[in-house]
Amino acid sequence: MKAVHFGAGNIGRGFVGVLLHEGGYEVVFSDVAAPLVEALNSADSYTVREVGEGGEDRTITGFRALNSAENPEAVAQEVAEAQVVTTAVGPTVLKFIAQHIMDGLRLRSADLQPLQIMACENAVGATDTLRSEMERIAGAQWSELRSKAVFANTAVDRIVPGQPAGTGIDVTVEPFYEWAIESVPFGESRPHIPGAHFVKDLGPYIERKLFTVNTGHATAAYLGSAAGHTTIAAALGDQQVAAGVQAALEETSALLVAKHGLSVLEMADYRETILERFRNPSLPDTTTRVGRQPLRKLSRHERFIGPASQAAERGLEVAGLLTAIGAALRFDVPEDEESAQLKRRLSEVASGSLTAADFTAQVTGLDEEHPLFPRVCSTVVSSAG
Ligand SMILES: NC(=O)c1ccc[n+]([C@@H]2O[C@H](COP(=O)([O-])OP(=O)(O)OC[C@H]3O[C@@H](n4cnc5c(N)ncnc54)[C@H](O)[C@@H]3O)[C@@H](O)[C@H]2O)c1
Ligand SMILES: O=P(O)(O)OC[C@@H](O)[C@@H](O)[C@H](O)[C@H](O)CO
Repeated sequence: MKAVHFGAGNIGRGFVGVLLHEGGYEVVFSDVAAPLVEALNSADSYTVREVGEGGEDRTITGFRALNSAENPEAVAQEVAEAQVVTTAVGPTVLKFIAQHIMDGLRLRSADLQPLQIMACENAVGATDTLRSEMERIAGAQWSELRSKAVFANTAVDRIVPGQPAGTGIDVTVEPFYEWAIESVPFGESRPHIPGAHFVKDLGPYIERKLFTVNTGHATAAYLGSAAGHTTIAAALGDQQVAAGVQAALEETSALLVAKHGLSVLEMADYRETILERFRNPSLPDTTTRVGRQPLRKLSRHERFIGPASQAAERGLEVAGLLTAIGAALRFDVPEDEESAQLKRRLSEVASGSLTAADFTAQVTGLDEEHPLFPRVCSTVVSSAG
């Protein structure tokens, strides 16, 4: 069995690749970083080092790598013959991956079982986004190609920090992991991934994950960074930051309880487990990594505006989330392109060349009529001033 995995970065090598390997797949990594592709091809194995309580070292073998920028034809050929395709490249990169998968489907024999495609990104409906991009590229050809693939959304959870320079292709990760996959699209022929669990309705899983793990993580990163902390563990050690994270998460939990019928107690346990994971002193995770791409994180269906908008629609509390949004607006990391762009646009608000309302609409995608809009707009005004 063969799986083609796009994105041989932290979560690709440290999680998705591991579970595919343990499921018996040969993993063909596809990436655009030439040194990484070379390093993978010159090694027979790499080590995934789980740090923290209960952690073990795992040795991963049975992989190869291809450079999709230099050798797209070879990537298409691998896709044509594979059973599974996964991605972990970042939601904004999916549109580039779509072309490679389409090229593979064109070469794929109609006699093979449909290719099983799963995007493993932090976003609601990432696989749907990938499929839409593929449909757009295929145009009229889609009707003849669509039967060659099945698409399932997933929710992946494991904290994999940036890896220090000089550690090669080995990856340091936390021991915890969870991979929930929509079951219905596969019928009786699910991919063989014993480490994952298949669920009928992914909605509650992805929202619980994104609006708790990722909302809490990003809140710790933005409040922590504003307080001068460089690591997530240190940020959580700061009582004011911890209180800010707690406040935001109590609000997202209230939404998840109201929307998905999750129990209050279950959510309290889930939050506690997550905070314990964030505090893992052996995990060298930084506020810069966790806060990366603040414009993406402030967009309409993401970890702040997503839950805050739904909470506001239900008349639930959002003050903690607004504080986190304020800190996100002030996230100042010059080497992060989105942070630099955010800073430039906020300075336009300060100088009066952009209105706070236009800024709010453009960055968050909220409608002016939405009940959350005026509150985010005031947060923008205070952050710009
Ligand atoms: N790191 C985590 O803790 C974690 C956990 C769960 C989900 N995720 C999600 O997984 C995705 C990847 O995150 P990451 O932390 O591994 O990032 P990363 O930067 O470590 O890895 C991304 C990889 O994608 C490659 N890439 C970029 N453009 C590409 C292209 N056009 N074709 C092929 N490869 C390309 C990069 O070279 C890089 O190796 C994101 O959506 C992230 O939200 C990350
Ligand atoms: O990957 P991002 O930028 O969407 O979010 C940063 C972190 O919160 C994220 O990578 C977590 O470590 C991960 O989602 C844990 O499962």
